[in-house]
Amino acid sequence: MDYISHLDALSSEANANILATWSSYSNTERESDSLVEQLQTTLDVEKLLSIYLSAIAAQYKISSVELDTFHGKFKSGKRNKSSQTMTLPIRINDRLMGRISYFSEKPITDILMSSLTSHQKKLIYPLRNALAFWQLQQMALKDPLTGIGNRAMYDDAIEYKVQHASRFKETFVLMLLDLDNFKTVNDTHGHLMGDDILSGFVTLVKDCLRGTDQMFRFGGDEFTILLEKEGLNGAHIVAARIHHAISKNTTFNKYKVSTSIGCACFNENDTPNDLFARADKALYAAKDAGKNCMKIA
Ligand SMILES: Nc1nc2c(ncn2[C@@H]2O[C@H](COP(=O)(O)OP(=O)(O)OP(=O)(O)O)[C@@H](O)[C@H]2O)c(=O)[nH]1
Repeated sequence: MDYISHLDALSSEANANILATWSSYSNTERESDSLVEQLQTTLDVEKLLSIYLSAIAAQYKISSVELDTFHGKFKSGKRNKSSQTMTLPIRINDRLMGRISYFSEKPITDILMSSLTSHQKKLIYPLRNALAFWQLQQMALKDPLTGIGNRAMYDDAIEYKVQHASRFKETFVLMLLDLDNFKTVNDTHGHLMGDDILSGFVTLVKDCLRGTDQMFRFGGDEFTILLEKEGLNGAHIVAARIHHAISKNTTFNKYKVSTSIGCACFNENDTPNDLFARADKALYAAKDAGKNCMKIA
């Protein structure tokens, strides 16, 4: 055999080996590798769950998965009334990260449980990274004292709200709230008492809002509220509710703290700054009018 023929023979032997290896690489393994690759494409917890659910839904008749962690709950899919539930823990190095509940249209058997336990292993590390990222995002966007969104979250929310309202010809109201006489609490009773007043104020105001409204701490003792799909009538009702709740609250009465409110209703073509400037002007007017009242601009 000459040198070239020898090389040809070696090459066809190598190709045959590759083909043999490839065909022994089963469909299941290919799917499994593809799931791992897909799970590495996002740090969004809900997207991860959705990718994971797509991979297991058809094979195991799973209609929904719900993740319960110490930091929050997330879910993907819709569970049917007839679904059977199975919950598996998620552990990394024996540390419990949370639990995933699977809602299945099939009876829960030992075989199903062991298949899902094995699939779930692929989710663990991408999920750990996504949860860490989610926690960082929460820290960056939430006010640690009161637990509501901070100024950065307000900036994002108002930008979205203005675009949404312009596109769908909707209306909404921006309310600015500033505590009255709050400095005296800090100066006389200390910052810890001041902190309690701030947290208590948020709890009290949130009880006066709908679940679809949003409240943010803008800074210091100043707060913003976005009243969903509301006009100025709605703003009057909400402001009256807040003032009434404060007037009935023993702590706020004891420390003589109330709130001034400035409101502005979104007009077509308003930018976030236009709307804020009007609400701010109204807030100044409320302070000038003797505090503890609401003004509109
Ligand atoms: N305890 C506490 N105080 C804060 C915090 N952030 C800002 N403050 C205080 O909030 C006060 C805000 O000042 P002002 O708005 O002028 O006080 P005010 O007495 O409510 O004034 P008026 O609005 O005119 O009634 C200052 O004393 C700040 O030190 C906080 O996180 N905790």
